[in-house]
Amino acid sequence: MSRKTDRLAAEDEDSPAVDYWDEEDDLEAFSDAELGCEDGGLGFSDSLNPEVKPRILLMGLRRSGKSSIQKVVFHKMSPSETLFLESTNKICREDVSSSSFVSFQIWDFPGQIDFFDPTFDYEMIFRGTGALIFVIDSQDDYVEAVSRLHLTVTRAYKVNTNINFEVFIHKVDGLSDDHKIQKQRDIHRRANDDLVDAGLQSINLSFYLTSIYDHSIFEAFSKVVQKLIPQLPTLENLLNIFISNSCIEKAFLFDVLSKIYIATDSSPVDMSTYELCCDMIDVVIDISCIYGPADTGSDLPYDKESMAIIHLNNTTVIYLKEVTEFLAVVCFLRTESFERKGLIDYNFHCFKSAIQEVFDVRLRIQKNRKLLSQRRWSKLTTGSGGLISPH
Ligand SMILES: Nc1nc2c(ncn2[C@@H]2O[C@H](COP(=O)(O)OP(=O)(O)OP(=O)(O)O)[C@@H](O)[C@H]2O)c(=O)[nH]1
Repeated sequence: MSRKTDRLAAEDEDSPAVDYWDEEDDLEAFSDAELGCEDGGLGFSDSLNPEVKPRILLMGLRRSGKSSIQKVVFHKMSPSETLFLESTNKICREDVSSSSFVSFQIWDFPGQIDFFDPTFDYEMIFRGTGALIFVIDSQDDYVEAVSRLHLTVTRAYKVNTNINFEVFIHKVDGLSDDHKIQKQRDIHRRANDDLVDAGLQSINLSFYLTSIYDHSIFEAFSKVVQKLIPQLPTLENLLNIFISNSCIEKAFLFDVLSKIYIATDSSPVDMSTYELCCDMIDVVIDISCIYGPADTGSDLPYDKESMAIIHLNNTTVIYLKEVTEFLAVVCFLRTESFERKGLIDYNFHCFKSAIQEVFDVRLRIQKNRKLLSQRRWSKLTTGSGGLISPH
């Protein structure tokens, strides 16, 4: 069944190198060979530039599964196709921006790269990083990976104490539940002991058991991305208000294309509930792809009218509704609560307007920061003898 993957691909091709004014200096940190990735331009560390997106680094030893994770989560590649992926030999950067909430860059590092080589400006790499995902192959001997994790984390922390360190104990599909927990405990203990020995116990590592063969990789990525969304508490609050007034048991706000949930209400997340939501999104998108209007002018067969209701055989109803061009709310509720659909729809309407306001505030802030940045830039250039003008 074909799925829409073009949007990200199109972005890669269409988006020209972003013109950041410190780009030239930063580019010098890489050799030409390492800069050979498709979408080319690298934009960094202008804290005033709203177009500079938080950076998520994917690091780990060779063949640990970094590129597979990126392809499965953001390109809808089927897990079995990753068997044919070639080893990455360049740093690959990709922009992911499907809504103003989900907007970041992913940098996939080749496993064999020695980024502590003096020719690499690792300070520049870590300076603009929001999250560093370190992938450890759980089916392999992980002693070397754990020591590499320690080296990476300590170097990165020295440059930027605000990085979220996320450890994916990956390829757990081949392991029994007991074995998974045992490995997680062991890796957790070794990694934290190393940090304590180095006097860096203040560094917080988050661990996730992941596999591309189930939903665990999407769930883990959701949590990584959520930490980079400054509006998260507001979104959670809105979802709490929405569900408590509508007799809904659980609600998720999803990025439809990646199936990353960017927020949920404050009740705990049950993995099977999350899996059902992902399946429902797949059903809606796949059916729309196959039977929807042929040419809607949009890459994603998803619009204002998109909605779906599924009655499960356990008196639960799953209700999906469009929130914005790329976001959907998926709710779980009991059949008897769904009888008040009018009330739910009215509350949903209020929720949607509130989300729009959060968007608008963000856009206003971005616009103001852009203006401020431009003003500072023009002051800087006129102050330095008017060397270059960005206009
Ligand atoms: N069983 C299993 N295999 C996986 C999983 N993720 C990736 N793989 C396999 O691991 C192998 C290596 O994956 P890659 O994504 O190329 O690894 P990489 O870390 O990008 O490798 P380099 O580019 O060499 O650094 C591939 O054969 C994948 O199919 C997983 O969750 N489970």
